[in-house]
Amino acid sequence: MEPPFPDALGVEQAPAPHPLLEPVLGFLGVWRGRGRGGYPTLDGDFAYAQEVRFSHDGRPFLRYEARAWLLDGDGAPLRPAARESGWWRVQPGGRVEALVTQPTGITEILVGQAGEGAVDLATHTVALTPTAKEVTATRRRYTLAPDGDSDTFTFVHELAAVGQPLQHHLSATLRRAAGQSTPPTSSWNSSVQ
Ligand code: HEM
Repeated sequence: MEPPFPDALGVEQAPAPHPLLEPVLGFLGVWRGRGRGGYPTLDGDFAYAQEVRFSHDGRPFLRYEARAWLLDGDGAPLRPAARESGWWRVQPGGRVEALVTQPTGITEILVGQAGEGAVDLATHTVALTPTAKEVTATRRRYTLAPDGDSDTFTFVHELAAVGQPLQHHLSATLRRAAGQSTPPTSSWNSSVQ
């Protein structure tokens, strides 16, 4: 049975977005792209692809879901990587309170600001399961492309973990997916930019 109050992936879909969502409306939808990452504790850098989805149900928060997979040197999928899901609670003035959970045993609460085509979030609290890697802080910046290109955003992620200070872990460029999302398959892995 379809839920009676479905999520909307765009401003043109019902329900109408809550007015408080105005500073984050540009991020609604399904996004796909590629990025690169690394960390001093890792052997080398890695390439990855990612799908990110932001939706809403008419209330003043976004539902957020992201899944990534590693790519080999030819851009072919290697194995599943990070997944996370959560909520961006948008407050008056574009303040954002985010809750993000990962299957690696890490849950973050981040706070920050949305406005002028960007969202900048930094850790407020991290909760770890008993076997999770030690993560003390992250910073995440989502920036819609300037010059009116509403179909591209860049993402930069800094990480303080396993005894290392806050520093670059990931950066990516994602583009708005045409139409509704489908589960990632090798057919579009090879064509994602
Ligand atoms: C697109 C998203 C991400 C990708 C593709 C990614 C990729 C990776 C890779 C490839 C590794 C090396 C270990 C392994 O092969 O699994 C790693 C390690 C790690 N990542 Fe990420 N990651 C992502 C997001 C995150 C996020 C959001 C966090 C924390 C909030 C995080 C925290 C860590 C930590 C703590 C390690 C372990 C470092 C170590 O033990 O030396 N990652 N990541």
